[in-house]
Amino acid sequence: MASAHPQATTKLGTGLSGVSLVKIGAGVGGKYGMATCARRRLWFYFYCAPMLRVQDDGMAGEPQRQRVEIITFDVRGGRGAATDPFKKPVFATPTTMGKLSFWKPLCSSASCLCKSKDKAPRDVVAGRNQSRARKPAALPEADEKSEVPAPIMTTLLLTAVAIVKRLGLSKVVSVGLKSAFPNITRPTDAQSTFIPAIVQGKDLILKGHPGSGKSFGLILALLSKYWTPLPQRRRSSPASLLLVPHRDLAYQYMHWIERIAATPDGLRYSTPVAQVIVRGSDEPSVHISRLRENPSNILIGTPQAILDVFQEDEHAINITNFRTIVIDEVDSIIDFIPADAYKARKQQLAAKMRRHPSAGKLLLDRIYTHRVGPVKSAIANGSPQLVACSATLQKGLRQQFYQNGWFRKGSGAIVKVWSEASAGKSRATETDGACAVPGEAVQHYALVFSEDGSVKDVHGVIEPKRQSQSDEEDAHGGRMMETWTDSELGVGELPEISSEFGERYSMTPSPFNPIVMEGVASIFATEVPKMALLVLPACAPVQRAIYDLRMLGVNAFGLDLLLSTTTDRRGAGAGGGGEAHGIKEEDNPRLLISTTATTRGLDLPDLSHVFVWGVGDVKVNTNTYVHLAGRVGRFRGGGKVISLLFQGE
Ligand SMILES: Nc1ncnc2c1ncn2[C@@H]1O[C@H](COP(=O)(O)OP(=O)(O)OP(=O)(O)O)[C@@H](O)[C@H]1O
Repeated sequence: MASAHPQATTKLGTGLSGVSLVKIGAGVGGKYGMATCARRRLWFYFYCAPMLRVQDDGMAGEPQRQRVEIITFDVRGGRGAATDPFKKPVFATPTTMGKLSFWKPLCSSASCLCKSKDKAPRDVVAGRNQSRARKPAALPEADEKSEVPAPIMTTLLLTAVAIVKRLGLSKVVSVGLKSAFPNITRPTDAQSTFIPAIVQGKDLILKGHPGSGKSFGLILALLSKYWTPLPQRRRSSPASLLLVPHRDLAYQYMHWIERIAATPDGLRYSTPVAQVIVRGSDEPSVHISRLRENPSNILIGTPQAILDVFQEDEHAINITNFRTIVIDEVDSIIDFIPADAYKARKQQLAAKMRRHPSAGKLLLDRIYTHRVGPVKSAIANGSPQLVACSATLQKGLRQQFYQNGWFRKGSGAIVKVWSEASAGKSRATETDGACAVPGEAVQHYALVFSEDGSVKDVHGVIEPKRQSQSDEEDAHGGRMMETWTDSELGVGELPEISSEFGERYSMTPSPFNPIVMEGVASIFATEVPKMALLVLPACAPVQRAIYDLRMLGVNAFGLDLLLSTTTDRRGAGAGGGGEAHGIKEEDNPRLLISTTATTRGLDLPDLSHVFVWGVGDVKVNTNTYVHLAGRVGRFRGGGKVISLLFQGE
């Protein structure tokens, strides 16, 4: 059968007494396709998915056999089409699907259904009064914009494999998860507690070790609650808001969502799954027009960027439509008074917070006016569910949530999930049904560089391999003596530094200590297999650091997921191996440069080393260190965290 549909690529079988089977494309977790019965002029749209064993924990196991769901069928010609889905799925292997015996009963049932519903003219169903030679109507032409032949393809996605009882994940999310992240087969112990709580609409405080799957679980829960690929009634405003501290984390979430809710090529959901609102991407007016034209299910943004939108147009986002508010890395979004601070310090901080409330606080006060204000009870209970999450959720911050009236009142109103198991260990065992997070231990070093070029690990925990490197350094007066010339480096050829900057930097002294820079360069050269991260203090000039490191021969880049996801969206991230969030995999190891303000929560699976520069700075406190160090030792294994200090700091 010659197909008019652009996606109809492979003909699987034909001539089975008029039944032609045309594969259309790969969908979420399986294949969807179309079969036509020329004689009866029937079109079947089916979804064909591997059967996934549903485990006790509700996650999908390994595929067993194939399940075919006839989603819908049409009778073509005459006065239009009759459509009615079969109630039960049928099971088949690809071989049986190619046999007439499989299609025959379906054709008969389809004809009966049409007759009983009397939706199609008799002659069309039976084909008696029609010319037998008449061919089935051509497949619908794809409209250039939607590329969706009717809402059928989206229906196909919805009816994919059934899994997931206990976690409360929706079918489509389970299937999307299995397809996009095949390595993720079980929830962690924390996920198996907090995902159901979110799905059930409870307020939640979530604290867990970096890399223990909090963010990933949050997105599964939000998608399960608010995303359906079926055409929906047009939303007036997004149903959920996910607040993040910086734009790269917003893009990381978006990247995960795009992978889980991936549409087959050319399809587009009638309602966008998510929209990102961060500063530095588009103007507020652009965000507003997107919100007006076709609001997404999930809004992801930084508090300041969302406030910018409100400032431009107060009605751009209808906050009464929000059903769930999630705040990731909450302690960097909401200011709080540490519970153990001295009284005078507490008063000082309280005064500061009154004078300059954080964007996060202003936004939450606006959303939770009902809980905050004098009118409580019924309205308050109707206000959106609130989920606060961080690896370092301190007592003072939790108190702040209660004091500000953002959380629901009443005992047992808040679910608290504490997962203190490190990414390298899990309290859960395999038999718990929860995932034991594999991982080697993370090694921590604090290297002190001196004016004379010597370097010491303050704990004296230097590995034998690194010891020999130190020996080599000593032989050269304590420093790697290798030097590079500008022409060998070809700084101008590297993408991120414009010649204007290059020229300027070459004329001005660097704010970075050259001895420490060289130390980073030599450790990077000898130890890093794929990717390392250098975290600078919040206000440090990243571009200058990139320039300095490139002058030392390091393949250095700014960590910018916005840039990498927009230029290359083929990233694999967790479970997919290889690339993460569109950061291209390449043979040459790379050193990503970020600041303490833009590093929290990021998941970079290829990362083996984190260099932290600025631990001497008071701003890198214990909590910040936990977050920075937490970029390694996640699900993917161990890693090294190397704090860089200069003597006297
Ligand atoms: N159940 C699971 N099984 C295997 N891998 C998982 C599972 N859940 C999440 N992951 C993977 O673990 C990695 C870390 O997840 P995530 O970023 O959600 O951790 P986190 O706890 O939010 O970390 P942080 O505190 O740094 O934000 C990701 O690559 C994610 O895909």
